[in-house]
Amino acid sequence: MDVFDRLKAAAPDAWASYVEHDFVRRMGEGSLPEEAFRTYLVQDYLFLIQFARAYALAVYKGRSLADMRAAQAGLSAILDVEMGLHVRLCARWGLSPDDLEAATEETGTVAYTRFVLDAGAAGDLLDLHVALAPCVIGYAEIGRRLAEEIGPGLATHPYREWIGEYAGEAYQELATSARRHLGDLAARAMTESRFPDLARLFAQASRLEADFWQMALDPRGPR
Ligand SMILES: Cc1ncc(CN)c(N)n1
Repeated sequence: MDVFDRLKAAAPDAWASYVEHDFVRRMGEGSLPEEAFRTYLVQDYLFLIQFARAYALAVYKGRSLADMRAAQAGLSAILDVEMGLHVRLCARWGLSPDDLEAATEETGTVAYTRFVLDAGAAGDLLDLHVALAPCVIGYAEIGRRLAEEIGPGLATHPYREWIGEYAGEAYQELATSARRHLGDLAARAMTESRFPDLARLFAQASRLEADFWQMALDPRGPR
Protein backbone atom coordinates (compact mmCIF):
# COMPACT_ATOMS: atom_id res chain seq x y z
CA MET A 1 0.00 0.00 0.00
CA ASP A 2 1.56 3.35 -0.95
CA VAL A 3 1.09 6.48 1.17
CA PHE A 4 -1.80 7.71 -1.00
CA ASP A 5 -3.72 4.47 -0.40
CA ARG A 6 -2.93 4.72 3.32
CA LEU A 7 -4.30 8.29 3.44
CA LYS A 8 -7.47 7.21 1.62
CA ALA A 9 -7.90 4.21 3.89
CA ALA A 10 -7.59 6.50 6.93
CA ALA A 11 -10.36 8.81 5.65
CA PRO A 12 -12.91 6.54 3.90
CA ASP A 13 -15.97 8.74 4.54
CA ALA A 14 -14.30 11.99 3.52
CA TRP A 15 -12.92 10.34 0.38
CA ALA A 16 -16.29 8.82 -0.58
CA SER A 17 -18.07 12.15 0.04
CA TYR A 18 -15.76 13.63 -2.60
CA VAL A 19 -15.36 10.98 -5.33
CA GLU A 20 -18.94 9.68 -5.07
CA HIS A 21 -20.57 13.08 -4.67
CA ASP A 22 -23.98 13.66 -6.26
CA PHE A 23 -22.41 16.14 -8.69
CA VAL A 24 -20.09 13.39 -9.96
CA ARG A 25 -22.87 10.79 -10.12
CA ARG A 26 -25.17 13.13 -12.03
CA MET A 27 -22.39 14.20 -14.37
CA GLY A 28 -21.81 10.51 -15.18
CA GLU A 29 -25.53 9.95 -15.75
CA GLY A 30 -25.69 13.09 -17.90
CA SER A 31 -28.45 14.45 -15.63
CA LEU A 32 -26.37 17.22 -14.03
CA PRO A 33 -28.15 20.56 -14.66
CA GLU A 34 -26.16 22.63 -17.17
CA GLU A 35 -26.34 25.66 -14.88
CA ALA A 36 -24.61 23.70 -12.10
CA PHE A 37 -21.84 22.74 -14.52
CA ARG A 38 -21.41 26.38 -15.59
CA THR A 39 -21.23 27.50 -11.96
CA TYR A 40 -18.58 24.83 -11.38
CA LEU A 41 -16.59 25.88 -14.46
CA VAL A 42 -16.40 29.51 -13.35
CA GLN A 43 -15.33 28.64 -9.81
CA ASP A 44 -12.86 26.08 -11.12
CA TYR A 45 -11.17 28.78 -13.19
CA LEU A 46 -10.64 30.78 -10.00
CA PHE A 47 -9.61 27.60 -8.18
CA LEU A 48 -6.93 26.80 -10.77
CA ILE A 49 -5.38 30.24 -10.34
CA GLN A 50 -5.00 29.62 -6.59
CA PHE A 51 -3.72 26.10 -7.19
CA ALA A 52 -1.04 27.47 -9.48
CA ARG A 53 0.02 29.62 -6.50
CA ALA A 54 0.11 26.48 -4.33
CA TYR A 55 2.52 24.81 -6.78
CA ALA A 56 4.60 27.97 -6.85
CA LEU A 57 4.72 27.67 -3.05
CA ALA A 58 5.88 24.06 -3.49
CA VAL A 59 8.79 25.33 -5.62
CA TYR A 60 9.69 27.72 -2.79
CA LYS A 61 9.33 25.02 -0.12
CA GLY A 62 11.50 22.54 -2.05
CA ARG A 63 14.89 21.81 -0.54
CA SER A 64 16.30 19.86 -3.49
CA LEU A 65 16.40 20.52 -7.21
CA ALA A 66 14.39 17.33 -7.80
CA ASP A 67 11.56 18.55 -5.51
CA MET A 68 11.68 22.02 -7.06
CA ARG A 69 11.51 20.56 -10.58
CA ALA A 70 8.59 18.31 -9.62
CA ALA A 71 6.72 21.37 -8.27
CA GLN A 72 7.63 23.36 -11.37
CA ALA A 73 6.17 20.55 -13.53
CA GLY A 74 2.92 20.76 -11.51
CA LEU A 75 2.83 24.53 -11.93
CA SER A 76 3.42 24.22 -15.66
CA ALA A 77 0.73 21.50 -15.96
CA ILE A 78 -1.80 23.99 -14.54
CA LEU A 79 -0.65 27.17 -16.30
CA ASP A 80 0.31 25.69 -19.68
CA VAL A 81 -2.12 22.75 -20.05
CA GLU A 82 -5.10 22.49 -17.66
CA MET A 83 -5.89 26.22 -17.72
CA GLY A 84 -5.88 26.33 -21.54
CA LEU A 85 -8.15 23.28 -21.76
CA HIS A 86 -10.38 24.81 -19.10
CA VAL A 87 -10.75 28.16 -20.88
CA ARG A 88 -11.62 26.34 -24.14
CA LEU A 89 -14.15 24.16 -22.32
CA CYS A 90 -15.68 27.28 -20.74
CA ALA A 91 -15.98 28.87 -24.21
CA ARG A 92 -17.91 25.83 -25.47
CA TRP A 93 -20.25 26.29 -22.51
CA GLY A 94 -20.83 29.96 -23.38
CA LEU A 95 -18.40 31.45 -20.85
CA SER A 96 -15.99 33.98 -22.36
CA PRO A 97 -12.57 34.92 -20.94
CA ASP A 98 -14.19 38.23 -19.88
CA ASP A 99 -16.90 36.35 -17.95
CA LEU A 100 -14.19 34.36 -16.17
CA GLU A 101 -12.10 37.44 -15.39
CA ALA A 102 -15.14 39.25 -13.97
CA ALA A 103 -16.12 36.37 -11.67
CA THR A 104 -15.51 36.47 -7.93
CA GLU A 105 -14.60 33.58 -5.67
CA GLU A 106 -17.38 31.87 -3.74
CA THR A 107 -16.81 31.01 -0.09
CA GLY A 108 -16.19 27.34 -0.92
CA THR A 109 -13.45 28.28 -3.38
CA VAL A 110 -11.78 30.58 -0.87
CA ALA A 111 -12.08 27.94 1.89
CA TYR A 112 -10.49 25.12 -0.09
CA THR A 113 -7.71 27.02 -1.84
CA ARG A 114 -6.61 29.01 1.20
CA PHE A 115 -6.70 25.87 3.33
CA VAL A 116 -4.18 24.26 0.97
CA LEU A 117 -2.03 27.39 0.79
CA ASP A 118 -2.05 27.65 4.58
CA ALA A 119 -1.14 23.95 4.99
CA GLY A 120 1.87 24.61 2.78
CA ALA A 121 2.83 27.93 4.37
CA ALA A 122 2.62 26.60 7.94
CA GLY A 123 4.01 23.13 7.21
CA ASP A 124 6.67 21.55 5.02
CA LEU A 125 6.59 20.22 1.47
CA LEU A 126 5.01 16.92 2.56
CA ASP A 127 2.11 18.75 4.26
CA LEU A 128 1.57 20.76 1.10
CA HIS A 129 1.61 17.72 -1.21
CA VAL A 130 -0.74 15.80 1.09
CA ALA A 131 -3.18 18.75 0.98
CA LEU A 132 -2.85 18.85 -2.85
CA ALA A 133 -3.25 15.09 -3.34
CA PRO A 134 -7.08 14.86 -3.35
CA CYS A 135 -7.15 17.49 -6.08
CA VAL A 136 -4.63 16.13 -8.52
CA ILE A 137 -5.01 12.40 -7.88
CA GLY A 138 -8.74 12.42 -7.07
CA TYR A 139 -9.76 13.91 -10.42
CA ALA A 140 -7.81 11.17 -12.23
CA GLU A 141 -9.72 8.52 -10.24
CA ILE A 142 -13.07 10.21 -10.94
CA GLY A 143 -12.36 10.74 -14.65
CA ARG A 144 -11.18 7.16 -15.19
CA ARG A 145 -14.15 5.67 -13.33
CA LEU A 146 -16.72 7.77 -15.21
CA ALA A 147 -15.12 6.95 -18.58
CA GLU A 148 -15.18 3.22 -17.75
CA GLU A 149 -18.80 3.36 -16.59
CA ILE A 150 -19.98 5.29 -19.64
CA GLY A 151 -17.98 3.24 -22.15
CA PRO A 152 -18.58 3.89 -25.88
CA GLY A 153 -21.45 6.28 -25.03
CA LEU A 154 -18.80 8.84 -24.03
CA ALA A 155 -18.55 10.05 -27.65
CA THR A 156 -22.00 11.67 -27.40
CA HIS A 157 -22.14 12.29 -23.65
CA PRO A 158 -22.98 15.91 -22.63
CA TYR A 159 -19.96 16.06 -20.30
CA ARG A 160 -17.57 14.17 -22.62
CA GLU A 161 -14.91 16.91 -22.76
CA TRP A 162 -14.53 17.17 -19.01
CA ILE A 163 -14.52 13.40 -18.52
CA GLY A 164 -12.20 12.89 -21.50
CA GLU A 165 -9.74 15.43 -20.16
CA TYR A 166 -9.41 13.82 -16.72
CA ALA A 167 -9.62 10.22 -18.03
CA GLY A 168 -7.09 11.02 -20.78
CA GLU A 169 -3.55 9.78 -20.88
CA ALA A 170 -1.91 13.15 -20.17
CA TYR A 171 -3.86 13.76 -16.95
CA GLN A 172 -3.56 10.13 -15.84
CA GLU A 173 0.22 10.33 -16.23
CA LEU A 174 0.33 13.60 -14.30
CA ALA A 175 -1.60 11.99 -11.43
CA THR A 176 0.64 8.90 -11.49
CA SER A 177 3.76 11.02 -11.22
CA ALA A 178 2.19 13.16 -8.44
CA ARG A 179 1.43 9.94 -6.56
CA ARG A 180 4.97 8.64 -7.05
CA HIS A 181 6.43 11.96 -5.87
CA LEU A 182 4.18 11.93 -2.79
CA GLY A 183 5.48 8.42 -2.01
CA ASP A 184 9.11 9.58 -2.40
CA LEU A 185 8.53 12.58 -0.15
CA ALA A 186 6.83 10.43 2.49
CA ALA A 187 9.69 7.95 2.42
CA ARG A 188 12.06 10.80 3.23
CA ALA A 189 9.99 12.97 5.58
CA MET A 190 7.22 10.90 7.14
CA THR A 191 7.58 9.29 10.55
CA GLU A 192 4.77 7.03 11.78
CA SER A 193 4.00 9.50 14.59
CA ARG A 194 3.33 12.13 11.92
CA PHE A 195 0.83 10.05 9.96
CA PRO A 196 -2.34 10.98 11.97
CA ASP A 197 -1.76 14.71 11.32
CA LEU A 198 -1.23 14.05 7.61
CA ALA A 199 -4.37 11.90 7.49
CA ARG A 200 -6.35 14.77 9.08
CA LEU A 201 -5.01 17.17 6.45
CA PHE A 202 -5.93 14.77 3.65
CA ALA A 203 -9.43 14.19 5.05
CA GLN A 204 -10.07 17.93 5.36
CA ALA A 205 -8.90 18.59 1.78
CA SER A 206 -11.19 15.76 0.57
CA ARG A 207 -14.17 17.27 2.43
CA LEU A 208 -13.41 20.66 0.90
CA GLU A 209 -13.42 19.02 -2.55
CA ALA A 210 -16.87 17.59 -1.74
CA ASP A 211 -18.01 21.09 -0.64
CA PHE A 212 -16.72 22.46 -3.94
CA TRP A 213 -19.06 20.12 -5.89
CA GLN A 214 -21.91 20.98 -3.53
CA MET A 215 -21.35 24.69 -4.04
CA ALA A 216 -22.17 24.22 -7.74
CA LEU A 217 -25.38 22.35 -6.91
CA ASP A 218 -26.50 25.02 -4.39
CA PRO A 219 -25.32 28.34 -5.81
CA ARG A 220 -26.03 31.36 -3.63
CA GLY A 221 -28.22 34.11 -5.00
CA PRO A 222 -26.93 37.60 -5.85
CA ARG A 223 -25.63 39.74 -2.96
C1 LIG B 1 -11.81 21.75 -7.48
C2 LIG B 1 -10.82 21.03 -8.36
N1 LIG B 1 -10.16 19.94 -7.85
C3 LIG B 1 -9.26 19.29 -8.67
C4 LIG B 1 -8.99 19.69 -9.95
C5 LIG B 1 -8.04 18.94 -10.82
N2 LIG B 1 -6.81 19.59 -10.94
C6 LIG B 1 -9.70 20.80 -10.42
N3 LIG B 1 -9.54 21.26 -11.67
N4 LIG B 1 -10.64 21.45 -9.63
